[in-house]
Amino acid sequence: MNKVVLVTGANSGIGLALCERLLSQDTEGLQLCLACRNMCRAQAARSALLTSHPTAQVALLQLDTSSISSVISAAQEVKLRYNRLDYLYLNAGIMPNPKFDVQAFLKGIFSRNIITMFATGKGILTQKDSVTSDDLQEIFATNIFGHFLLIRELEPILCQAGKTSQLIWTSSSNAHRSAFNLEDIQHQRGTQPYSSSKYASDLLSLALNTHFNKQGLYSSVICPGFVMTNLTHGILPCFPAFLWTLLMPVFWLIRIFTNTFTLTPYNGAEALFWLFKQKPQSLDPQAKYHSLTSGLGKNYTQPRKMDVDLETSEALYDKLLKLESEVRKYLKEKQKSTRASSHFRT
Ligand SMILES: NC(=O)C1=CN([C@@H]2O[C@H](COP(=O)(O)OP(=O)(O)OC[C@H]3O[C@@H](n4cnc5c(N)ncnc54)[C@H](OP(=O)(O)O)[C@@H]3O)[C@@H](O)[C@H]2O)C=CC1
Ligand SMILES: CC(C)=CCC[C@@H](C)[C@H]1CC[C@H]2C3=C(CC[C@]12C)[C@@]1(C)CCC(=O)C[C@@H]1CC3
Repeated sequence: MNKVVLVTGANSGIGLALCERLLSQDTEGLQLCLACRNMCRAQAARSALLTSHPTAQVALLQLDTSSISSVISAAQEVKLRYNRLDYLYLNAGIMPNPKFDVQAFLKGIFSRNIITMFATGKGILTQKDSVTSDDLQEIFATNIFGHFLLIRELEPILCQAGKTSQLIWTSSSNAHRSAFNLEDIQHQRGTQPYSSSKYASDLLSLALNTHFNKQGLYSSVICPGFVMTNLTHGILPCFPAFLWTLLMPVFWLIRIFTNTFTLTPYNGAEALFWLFKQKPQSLDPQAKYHSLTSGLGKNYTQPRKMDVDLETSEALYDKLLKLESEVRKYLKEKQKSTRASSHFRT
């Protein structure tokens, strides 16, 4: 039986690099499913993968993690297509409208915090969030809640007797407890919705382990380091892509001091790939697995304790369950009203 691997946000960056790495190690024994919001970009990614691995099984799935109805129909489709799901990579993520604080950056360069600043981006980035058509904060909906709903919908194939399945979250070193507030889990009020959403994924992973390990479902969190992708190119919009490339020698230099500058999607996917090869029972639920690249360009994975606790993770889990039931109620009402309006039209 081939293992089934589903990757969200698989058409570019770290997600696509992970797919490439998975196929390079095992073309025959895998059924890879690329879950993407844009099917043209998904097709292009599939073609690229099949060019280097012509015999691979690569399927596409339409999934917009920011949309409740899209997540629910994608999950239905997965359950129809597959009777097992061995790995679910929760990788799709956004950081829209980033604002880079040049002054704080320059101050940081001449401070003791320079390494932390380069490793985490702490103190130099804020974002402006928006609201989805489901009335959720967009970054929260995309990075965490859509994924939570997906897991809940896929429970029947993720938790099967006698089998283990793995959930693997692409979190970030930018996840900070200080950006997260249990009273405002969607981060409606602050200026760091990205950091808050990533910290929420760290907490949620811990809670999922508490609730599902007995049923053979394990959750882990990774940090890819700083990788040049569409997401990071958006940070300095005045900088075209080629200028980022020109900065590469500077980044290689910085890498000598902080091995978190993984820079390429291939390197960033190191911990995602490493986890694929691990026994889930051997992993630490309180660790974040970091993709790191040494000054000489060698990739490795290192676990580091997360700043999370069971009590807060449980509290977040309860809030997500509550929001889930509200959202399902809202969806039912929306479907009822669309049915009614189409009835009147006919
Ligand atoms: N690059 C970095 O330095 C770091 C990245 N990360 C995380 O890594 C993950 C991958 O990002 P990265 O590869 O860098 O950036 P990319 O922008 O290249 O990849 C993000 C992927 O997520 C997809 N996506 C975005 N929104 C949605 C949505 N609503 N529904 C479905 N898919 C969606 C994108 O699709 P589309 O092409 O259609 O936009 C894209 O395929 C993210 O979770 C990010 O937060 C974490 C730490 C550092
Ligand atoms: C020389 C020069 C122009 C440096 C600019 C560096 C910054 C733009 C980067 C330094 C550390 C980076 C970083 C991220 C974004 C870009 C930096 C701030 C992230 C916040 C991107 C998203 C994440 O999830 C974590 C990254 C941490 C490091």
